[in-house]
Amino acid sequence: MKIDIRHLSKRFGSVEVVSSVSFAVREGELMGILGPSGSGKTTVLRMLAGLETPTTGEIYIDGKLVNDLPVQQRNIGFVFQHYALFKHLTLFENIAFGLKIRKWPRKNQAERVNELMHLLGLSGLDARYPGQLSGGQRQRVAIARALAPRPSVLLLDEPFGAVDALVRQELREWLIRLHDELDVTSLFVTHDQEEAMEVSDRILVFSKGRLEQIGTPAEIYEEPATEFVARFIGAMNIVSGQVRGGLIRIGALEFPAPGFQDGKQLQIGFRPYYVKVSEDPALYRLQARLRHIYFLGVAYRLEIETPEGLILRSRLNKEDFRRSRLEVGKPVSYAITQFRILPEAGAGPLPEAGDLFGKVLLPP
Ligand SMILES: Nc1ncnc2c1ncn2[C@@H]1O[C@H](COP(=O)(O)OP(=O)(O)OP(=O)(O)O)[C@@H](O)[C@H]1O
Repeated sequence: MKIDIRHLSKRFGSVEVVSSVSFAVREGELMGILGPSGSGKTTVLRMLAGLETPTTGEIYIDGKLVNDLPVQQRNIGFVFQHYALFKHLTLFENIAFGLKIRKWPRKNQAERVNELMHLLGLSGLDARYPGQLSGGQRQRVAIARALAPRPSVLLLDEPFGAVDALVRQELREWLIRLHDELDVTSLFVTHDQEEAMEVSDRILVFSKGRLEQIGTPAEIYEEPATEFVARFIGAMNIVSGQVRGGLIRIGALEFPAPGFQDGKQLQIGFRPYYVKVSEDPALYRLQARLRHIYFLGVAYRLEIETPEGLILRSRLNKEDFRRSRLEVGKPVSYAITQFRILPEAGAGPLPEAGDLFGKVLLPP
């Protein structure tokens, strides 16, 4: 089922925690909802489920306005981080719970539960009680229970928040596999950007009750629409300067900013892997000093200090690092190969972002 959210707002007393949010979820899509704590993610999900009444706005599920439809009639399954299983019921009974309430014939109940147990790798555990299951298994039972009555939409609110990193990774993979198999339209709340990137077809990024950006993980990462998104998703160097004659100059750094008026203060963002660093002071035009080398496991992060007083981060893969002779405290040369001019904070995504904020290649 597809979902259409139009100008959805929610006020608690005088505080607006969701502000005129509009977005659409495609049929069968796995949509991540990402944002810091308190940004309104859960409230959006609760309004969708019918657990909270919107102050303004409309919610359409498959073209039908559901604002006034009670929870039970929305055919939505949900899994919450602390949505505990029924302790006194076995795994089988837990998954069958919603089917029993809906008075499915016993035979159909058993078939559906067995199907889900198989799908979620729980076969053979049907007689276990929640206390006899691992954290990861419990979360899988919660997902199976939500899916049992064949909901048209699945909502997951930080479903893996309470398990350790290894189990969390395993559950992400289960979720992706399950979603591929069942194709149920799903919304998945997390505050973990890596998790959102890995799991989602597209991501909604929230900040302070506002929708900052909607896009695929690659779009959000490569083309952040706002300064907030740029800072929130992955590591980003951000510098600020004033436009003079279509150019922003910060000491020896120059960023073309065509089309902007003189005097305009702009923020420039560039990812660490667009900062090339060499121990050869003559290789690149710009000079700096290497302050730190951090080993990240899969790569190295370098921190350089420029004569302008900027601290910039660079990312280097292991092979390139091993081939280099980079040493902390020594002078280096560097180049910024790509950057983006970031829309101002609070301005929201700019409609002309595609034209003006395209990638610009700087000569080394
Ligand atoms: N029933 C309520 N009454 C008053 N304020 C509420 C209520 N529910 C949520 N809020 C407030 O609304 C804001 C948004 O909360 P929400 O739970 O939607 O954020 P979130 O992004 O899901 O955060 P988290 O990641 O911490 O769960 C918070 O400031 C919260 O305190």
